Amino acid sequence: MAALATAEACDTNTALLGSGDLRVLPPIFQIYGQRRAFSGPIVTLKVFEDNVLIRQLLETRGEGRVLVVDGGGSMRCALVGGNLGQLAQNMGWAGIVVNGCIRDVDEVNGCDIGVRALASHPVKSSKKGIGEKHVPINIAGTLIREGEWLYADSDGILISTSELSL
Ligand SMILES: O=C([O-])CC(=O)C(=O)O
Repeated sequence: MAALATAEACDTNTALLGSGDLRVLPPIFQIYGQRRAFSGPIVTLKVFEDNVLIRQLLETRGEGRVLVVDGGGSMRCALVGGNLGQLAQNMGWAGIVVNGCIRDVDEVNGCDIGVRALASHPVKSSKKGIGEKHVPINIAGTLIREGEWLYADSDGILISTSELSL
């Protein structure tokens, strides 16, 4: 299946860009994982330096969805590592976008999912289970709601209110 190219989508959907129904995440993310291009309906999660709820969601069937985690941009620990990357792959998630850090980069890069994160950090997160699932989140000024669509490739990451056609 051909992936939707984000640059082409921006060229052909200027009205949606203008109305805000199509948004571009600021270019602050590093590219990890086997899939350089991925897309799917969004599942949202808001946490801070605690990844228990990330594991809970990744333990459910992904069905081609993308988990978007607002980790508050923390640079003090990693929210996703090799185990969660493997879990996401096994459960059929298309990808994970983390406004925060990941670790076990070599393992994550071997997983058949797409991953975006701000950076890598060797320290694990806390395990208290605090956070909010399926709530609207704001990543670097971009509002993201559960059920919206995410399109990522080498050029960037798009958030769309509805599914885009190729
Ligand atoms: O368990 C964690 O905190 C994250 C991690 O290292 C992994 O997913 O392997």
